[in-house]
Amino acid sequence: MTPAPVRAPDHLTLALPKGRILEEAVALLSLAGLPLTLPEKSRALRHEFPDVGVTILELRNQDVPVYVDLGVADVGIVGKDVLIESGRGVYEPVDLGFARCRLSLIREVGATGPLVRVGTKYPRAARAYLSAHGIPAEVVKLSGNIELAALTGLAEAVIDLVQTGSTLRANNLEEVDVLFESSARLIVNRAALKLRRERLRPLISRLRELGAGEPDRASAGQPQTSQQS
Ligand SMILES: Nc1ncnc2c1ncn2[C@@H]1O[C@H](COP(=O)(O)OP(=O)(O)OP(=O)(O)O)[C@@H](O)[C@H]1O
Ligand SMILES: O=P(O)(O)OC[C@H]1O[C@H](OP(=O)(O)OP(=O)(O)O)[C@H](O)[C@@H]1O
Repeated sequence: MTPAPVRAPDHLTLALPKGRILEEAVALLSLAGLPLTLPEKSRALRHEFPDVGVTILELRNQDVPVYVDLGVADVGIVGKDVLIESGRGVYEPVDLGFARCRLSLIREVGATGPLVRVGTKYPRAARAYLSAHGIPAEVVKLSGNIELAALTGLAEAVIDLVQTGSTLRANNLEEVDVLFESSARLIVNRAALKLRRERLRPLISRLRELGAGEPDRASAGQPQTSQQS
């Protein structure tokens, strides 16, 4: 195995997800004192910014928490939904206030009857929710266009993200319950926080000023349901 490269204590490795979070994350980091840009069309997965002392790793959302938890990246930006689903206990100092949405239980409008199968991209959160409500449904892990499962009879309900509600309206679906609210979070490796504190402390402070501030401690951690709160 190739040994991990030794990085200078003033160098930062950032784990950022491609997709809808990337552009706003880079813009926010630039406002916070790290002048970064990403090439528009490139297959490169690792972007070096020697003048800023930063490396960006471009990842799938679901992989951001593990890169930060295992210390390959010092810092990451990821949705609270993905962070909860990862089960990783990384330090989460800033609610960045964008990519706001909620994870909800969704059914066809007017549907009644027991839940036998529930389709979702979030099996951990789904199992926690169903178990807290004493619902013995099977959780079916899906990868995208989750709402189709409720439309086709694959499942009696789905657990998926809602933002504007337009996907629900376009498919005759309704929100039955909200598991939790989500927004983009800054996450930090705990060892890096000590080793690279000269760079991380000012970054965290500036992002707190720019974003929504510290995460609500009551909603941090495990999935909650609107019925519990
Ligand atoms: N409709 C939405 N409105 C606002 N925020 C959203 C919406 N959908 C998802 N998000 C948030 O943005 C994050 C990234 O979403 P995105 O659509 O880029 O990833 P994805 O396609 O679900 O994931 P991947 O491609 O990595 O499997 C989600 O984890 C969630 O926190
Ligand atoms: O309430 P709305 O504003 O309609 O947003 C909700 C939709 O956005 C996300 O899907 P996305 O577009 O990321 O596609 P995906 O299902 O492939 O993840 C989510 O999975 C919902 O389907």
